[in-house]
Amino acid sequence: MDFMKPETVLDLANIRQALQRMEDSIIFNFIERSQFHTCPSVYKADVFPIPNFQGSFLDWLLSQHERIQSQVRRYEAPDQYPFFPDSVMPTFLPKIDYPPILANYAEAISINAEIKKIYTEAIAPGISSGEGNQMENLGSTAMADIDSLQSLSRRIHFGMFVAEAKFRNERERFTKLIKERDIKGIEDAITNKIVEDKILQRLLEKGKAYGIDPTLKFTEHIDSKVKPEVIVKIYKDYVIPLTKKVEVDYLLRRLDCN
Ligand SMILES: C=C(O[C@@H]1C=C(C(=O)O)C=C[C@H]1O)C(=O)O
Repeated sequence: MDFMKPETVLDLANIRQALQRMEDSIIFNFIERSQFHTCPSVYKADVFPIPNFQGSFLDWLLSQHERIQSQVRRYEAPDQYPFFPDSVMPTFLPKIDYPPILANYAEAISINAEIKKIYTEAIAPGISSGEGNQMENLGSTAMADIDSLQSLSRRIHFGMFVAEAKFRNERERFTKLIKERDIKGIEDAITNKIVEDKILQRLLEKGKAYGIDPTLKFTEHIDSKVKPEVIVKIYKDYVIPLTKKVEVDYLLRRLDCN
């Protein structure tokens, strides 16, 4: 997505194409995470004596990553939202002047705390290869979690581009719904069941194709690294509802700015 060209970014077909491409990153990140057990010690606070840090091993490693990634402008990109905004550092690279696309309150719409809670409590256990801590894999497990979390965050917060595109396409309709604070009306207006069903069907096929070693495809040893049905359920129960929550939250404030 070329964020220097607002007109292409706000073309709903282009946005949906970008969301479709993100499916691959998310599925492959889940496949990487599926090599490891649940590793609850990664998510529990204060399990390890981390110097000058209160929180979980994952929170520490993720905040350290965001500290480094922010210095190469990751969080200046309009589609990136940090899980630990306080870790964001200034960059030494030249500033990129992205043209304004989203409303100026976009950063306030971030739901990364909710995404991390759902991921650690429901998604990670569902894609893990077994129960328990593999102490030798703590770092690798947390790294796979970070890749999964960052790809999920980008996909879900892309809902703001969807919302902005829909608002501009039907300004009068959404202005009326927003003025009336008709949340159900906004939810219905942004929902496209046909698109959602197509996404879930495609994920099932991608899960079958990506998660299975092709050389085992015609043997009785076929085993999918992450069950395709699990990927579909994660999107159905979490990814799509959270994307729509971002769309609604973004739209509810849209009349605050022109
Ligand atoms: C993202 C969109 O908005 C909604 C959310 C979707 C999703 O999260 O996959 C799909 C369709 C819509 O219900 C869209 O219209 O493409």
